[in-house]
Amino acid sequence: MKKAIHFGAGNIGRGFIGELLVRSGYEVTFVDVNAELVDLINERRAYDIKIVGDKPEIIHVEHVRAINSAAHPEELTKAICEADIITTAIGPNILKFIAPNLAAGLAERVKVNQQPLNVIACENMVGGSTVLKGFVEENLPEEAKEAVAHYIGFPDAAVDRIVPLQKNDDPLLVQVEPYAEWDANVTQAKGEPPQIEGLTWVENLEAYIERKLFTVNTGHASIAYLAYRKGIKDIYSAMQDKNIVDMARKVWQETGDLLVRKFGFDPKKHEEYVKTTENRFRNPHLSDEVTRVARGPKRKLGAKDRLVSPATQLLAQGQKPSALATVIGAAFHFDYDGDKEAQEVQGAIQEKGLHKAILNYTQIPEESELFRMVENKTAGF
Ligand SMILES: NC(=O)c1ccc[n+]([C@@H]2O[C@H](COP(=O)([O-])OP(=O)(O)OC[C@H]3O[C@@H](n4cnc5c(N)ncnc54)[C@H](O)[C@@H]3O)[C@@H](O)[C@H]2O)c1
Ligand SMILES: O=P(O)(O)OC[C@@H](O)[C@@H](O)[C@H](O)[C@H](O)CO
Repeated sequence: MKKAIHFGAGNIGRGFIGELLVRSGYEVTFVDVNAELVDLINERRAYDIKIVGDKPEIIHVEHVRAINSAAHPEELTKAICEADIITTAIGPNILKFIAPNLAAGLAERVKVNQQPLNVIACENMVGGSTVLKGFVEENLPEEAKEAVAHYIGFPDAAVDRIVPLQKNDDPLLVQVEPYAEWDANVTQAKGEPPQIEGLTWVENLEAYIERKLFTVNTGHASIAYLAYRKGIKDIYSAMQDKNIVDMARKVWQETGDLLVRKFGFDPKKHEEYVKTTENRFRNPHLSDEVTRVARGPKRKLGAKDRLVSPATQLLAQGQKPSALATVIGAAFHFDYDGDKEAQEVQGAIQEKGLHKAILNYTQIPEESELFRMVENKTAGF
């Protein structure tokens, strides 16, 4: 069997990427720092996925094992030397923490294995694999840099499937929605791009990732931050609130205008894409908590992320992103005490005031019209 390494045996790891890799003939080694999860995967060497929708389906996934990278980095190095593909789904903020082990493994690999290898970060961010590549380069010994640059590709990717927090009796079971899309940038691949069922290699990844991030994730975040303000607990319930849906549609109108203008998408097809997205959020079988979708507001308020990036791009096109400014305002009110980033943002607002917090987290220039819009909307909530 071909060999795959996947960092992060969590929801997307088990519920999406791991299964596609196994289905495509790979043995999958999950790498995680959660010792219990690693032990359970190694004990069972299999797990189930439940697709929840009108036609529920169970998929049994075999040919999996796991490595605890905190306890056994040497096992990870050995696996990297033999791998045919490496993927990640750990969270954008964690990429820098896997880089030292990944760099050590790649430095060893290029000495013993001259086959090309691709490392694909499947995170909700623009240019995730490129960011990981930067962290890996910082950790590589000087003598390995040239060979790693030659043999190891870091194709950026867009990954789309809603996998909520899991509350199942079986700790390995993952409940997922039926929809799934995974695209990666073929121009950044080394060697023959690995053929994986469900993975589409594309040349214009920027269009795919921005379409996904600025529709699915911008809409999701908008709904979650507005719902949190109203005390609504899950996305399905939020979708029963007319005012929230109206605002989400205004946001989609703004990001749709941007995407159609920027990438030349057919407006009718984009409208269909938005409708499909809205229907996915209405899946009554999927219980997705508002606090999961809203998680990490510091990251989500970042200049390159789903709220501020489309807003600044629209402003540069001479548009007024008023709905986006409203949901950015709502995000500044996400004070959930179970979220460290939310607490950090709230602490900054209390300590330094709203003006400085907006400036610090969004990086929107103080003199810009967008800054004034966001400040007014935030204060007005
Ligand atoms: N859940 C979704 O609907 C969804 C959909 C598309 C993309 N994503 C993206 O996928 C990524 C993962 O999200 P998730 O929902 O699966 O999160 P998750 O918390 O379920 O999974 C993350 C996993 O990474 C592990 N991890 C943490 N630090 C690690 C380290 N240093 N080394 C190895 N493993 C480590 C955790 O233990 C956990 O098992 C995020 O970037 C998210 O934005 C999520
Ligand atoms: O994972 P995050 O925190 O970037 O975003 C939360 C959700 O919007 C996200 O996980 C979606 O469920 C997913 O991106 C759908 O493909």
